[in-house]
Amino acid sequence: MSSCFCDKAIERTADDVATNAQDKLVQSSDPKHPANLICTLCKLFYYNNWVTGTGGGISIKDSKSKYIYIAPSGVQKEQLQPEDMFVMDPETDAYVRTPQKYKPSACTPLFMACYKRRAAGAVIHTHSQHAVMCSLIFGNEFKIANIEQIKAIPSGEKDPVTGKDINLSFFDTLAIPIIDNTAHEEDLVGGLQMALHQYPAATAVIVRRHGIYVWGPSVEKAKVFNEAIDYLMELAVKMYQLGIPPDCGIGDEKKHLTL
Ligand SMILES: CSCCC(=O)C(=O)COP(=O)(O)O
Ligand SMILES: [Zn+2]
Repeated sequence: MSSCFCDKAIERTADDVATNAQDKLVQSSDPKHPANLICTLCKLFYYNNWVTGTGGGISIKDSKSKYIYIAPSGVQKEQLQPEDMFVMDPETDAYVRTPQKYKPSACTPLFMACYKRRAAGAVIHTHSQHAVMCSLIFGNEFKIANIEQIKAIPSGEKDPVTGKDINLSFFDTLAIPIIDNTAHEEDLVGGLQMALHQYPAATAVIVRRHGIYVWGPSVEKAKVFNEAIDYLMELAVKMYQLGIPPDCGIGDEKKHLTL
């Protein structure tokens, strides 16, 4: 009798240790900890109309542990709490933290493709209406040129001396692939992988009638790229409405203006 009581106590303690270890992965007073930052950024994205109605989200790779933080699926992203996060070890593709009441985001295979093929530090997925509009207007590629904001986007080239990324110049053209949507988010992975292969310099892929995936080497850079690209997509739609091709040469806009 007493030994049975004792075994149960040991079992409970082992479970508690495992639960505590999992919970420690999402408990931090540091606002930059991935579990905290996902919550903060999803609120910010919600108020930009990027992740409303449960759509979209963000995943962050912890720069110290290299673990990947993923939000649950089908939840209101602006109401996320750190304890809602899934945590994956990219070495084994196994979850090291799984909140019982949720499934991981359906975007997980797409996030993983960006981590593995692009050494991303964070991946943002939004349902931006600017991305959707561009995907309706343009074919398999979104191009925009000679606009100051493209200087925020990497060119794919590296400085031979410092090894740092070189951004596009004002006189360059930004090209972002557009892939077709699928019935289920996870089925987008084939199209995304093909686009990553065809566009080695791309830091984003637009999904037709759906939204956009944007990644970067750090969460700070992914955030900047997403903001700059969203600005450029919004501008491109306005240019198109006036008859100006977003990739037209400097001075050529007057030839196209339909006003
Ligand atoms: C109405 S959202 C449909 C699913 C989707 O496109 C998306 O981005 C959200 O997926 P999640 O599994 O992270 O909720
Ligand atoms: Zn989506």
